[in-house]
Amino acid sequence: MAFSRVFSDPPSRSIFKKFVVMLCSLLTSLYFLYCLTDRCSTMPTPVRASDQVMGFLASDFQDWQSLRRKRLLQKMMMSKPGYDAAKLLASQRFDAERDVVGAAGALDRADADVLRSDLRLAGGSVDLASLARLAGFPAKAPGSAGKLSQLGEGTKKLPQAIIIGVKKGGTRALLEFLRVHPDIRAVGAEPHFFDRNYDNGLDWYRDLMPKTLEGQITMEKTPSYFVTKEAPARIYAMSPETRLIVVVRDPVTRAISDYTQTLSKKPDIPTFESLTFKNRTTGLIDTSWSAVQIGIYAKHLDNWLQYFPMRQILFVSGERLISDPAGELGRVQDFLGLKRIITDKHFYFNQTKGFPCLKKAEGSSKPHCLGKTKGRTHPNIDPEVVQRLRDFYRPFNMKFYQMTGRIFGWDE
Ligand SMILES: Nc1ncnc2c1ncn2[C@@H]1O[C@H](COP(=O)(O)OS(=O)(=O)O)[C@@H](OP(=O)(O)O)[C@H]1O
Repeated sequence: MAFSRVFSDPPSRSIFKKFVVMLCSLLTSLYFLYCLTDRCSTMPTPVRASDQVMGFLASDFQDWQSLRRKRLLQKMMMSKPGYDAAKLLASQRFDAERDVVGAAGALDRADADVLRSDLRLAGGSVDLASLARLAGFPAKAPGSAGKLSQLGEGTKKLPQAIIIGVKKGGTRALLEFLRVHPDIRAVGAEPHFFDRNYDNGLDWYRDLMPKTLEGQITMEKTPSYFVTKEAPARIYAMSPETRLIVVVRDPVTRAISDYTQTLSKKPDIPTFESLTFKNRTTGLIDTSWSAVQIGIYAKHLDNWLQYFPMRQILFVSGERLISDPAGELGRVQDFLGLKRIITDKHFYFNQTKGFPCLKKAEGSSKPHCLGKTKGRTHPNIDPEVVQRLRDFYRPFNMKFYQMTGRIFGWDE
């Protein structure tokens, strides 16, 4: 047969073999070219390690960026005082900045503008529900408790240090300055746990706290604790190791500051002069008026010393906190066993405000002064009344200097 003849012919068989091999390689090359242009899906594409890396970068870079943005937002929200407000907002108890600011018992009205500016710092707006959504926090069912913190790092702990007083002493300034320290995490709002909210229990209290990592100190400030009879025993019951900080200020200016705050809310109250005395003619001071009562520091301190040793209580001078914030902050950092990170470099004196301000607030690159309710103009008080009050406080101040071992200079 011709066919068998062809195949039996050795030279033409070899040519045929070569032809088949060439055809096969041509077809294979064409197929690979086809696959390399990504049109081949049924066959596996040749995979190189670099392709895998590039593939990850290309497909996940955007996801990673948005994840990073979310993480940053979560971190930011949980590190700001506004976060507490965010929790309250998210739990549907408050739905507007106005309510956050005025939330009786949860936020101190006096700190309202500080919180307001903090809220702005946290997101450029006070729409914390949107912020929370952006940060990837789960949407809340109406009435459900805020769970924003659960996505953060660390765990919530009961405070190891508390600023317990005194009202109008400069407690907000101290807390805001301390927050700059990387090893301090503090709740912005005043929890009022050991006076008004004790029945809510320690779990409620702990839940208000920001999450902390190992080595970080959890803090809060509620200035009314200092004059609350039950507070020392309650804090001791939580932990006898709790470190206590009291910002004290000349009791006379403190009383006037306290009065100024009340006056700003209730413009119809009687004059400072008339409230100071039980009987103006006899000159008997009304020690039941809280503005006067709070300034008898020695008496309140006695109450604390029934539970805590002096070495566990630090007294910060409200006056020095204004004239030398870094110096006072240095003492506080030492007391808390922290590295002195907050120094002169963190402050500048704002001439318009008349107070020291932070060059950079925590979590921000912008300068930050306390709000309008801090550093109010005091009304002029009859100098005779001021002198009468000075005379009244002198023996208590002396006793207080003796107890604390520090001369605060209010009677010079
Ligand atoms: N840096 C800085 N900026 C603004 N204000 C400062 C600062 N440092 C201390 N102070 C003084 O703090 C006073 C308010 O004290 P508190 O924050 O403890 O008040 S409150 O009890 O929380 O309402 C407040 O009292 P008034 O001046 O009477 O408003 C301030 O004098």
